[in-house]
Amino acid sequence: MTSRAVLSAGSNLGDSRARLAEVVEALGDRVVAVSGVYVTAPWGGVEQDDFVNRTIIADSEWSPREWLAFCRECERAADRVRQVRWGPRTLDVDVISVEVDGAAVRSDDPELTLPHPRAAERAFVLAPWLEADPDARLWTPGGERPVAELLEALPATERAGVRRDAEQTR
Ligand SMILES: Nc1ncnc2c1ncn2[C@@H]1O[C@H](COP(=O)(O)OP(=O)(O)OP(=O)(O)O)[C@@H](O)[C@H]1O
Ligand SMILES: Nc1nc2c(c(=O)[nH]1)N=C(CO)CN2
Repeated sequence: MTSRAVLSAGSNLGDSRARLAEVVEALGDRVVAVSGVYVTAPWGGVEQDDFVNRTIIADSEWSPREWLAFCRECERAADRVRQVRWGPRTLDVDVISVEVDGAAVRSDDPELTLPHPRAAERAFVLAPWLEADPDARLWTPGGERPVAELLEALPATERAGVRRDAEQTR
């Protein structure tokens, strides 16, 4: 069984770039592709500092729940404290999608909804994902759509808030 996950990592508190690099490092040779670093305007209406975001594609034999557990463990290691919804954080790692043996997993479980229900609205997820996989596709309520098309469909202001950082770290 091969399980491929798309993970979105974001941070806007502390040494954000280091926190994102640690997620990539923790995945080790499971990493298939990883975007560069994006500096992104805060999404969700809370006034706060810009985030840095990266999208990571990785393979393992983990179940969807085990991918979520991995994300939680990364957040715990970064001393993430849950405060304001969509507010500042040292590290947020979301499971955007999981494919098991090539088939997209779909779930409406509130503990792990797949694909991530807000991914299609978030340029900070779609832009780095597209860099990591130009052929990426995502299930939406309207069917399976190319990520490139979903990104194009977002308001120009949303897309303008997402900038690829020149400095690339691994
Ligand atoms: N695909 C998913 N990836 C990560 N968490 C998920 C997913 N689907 C459901 N959840 C649940 O969402 C809950 C809240 O997660 P979290 O605190 O990271 O939310 P958030 O990052 O503030 O907001 P958002 O979910 O909009 O990104 C977690 O308890 C988790 O179980
Ligand atoms: N740009 C950006 N905005 C956010 C982010 C994030 O990672 N990037 N994460 C949030 C928490 O869910 C809320 N808002």
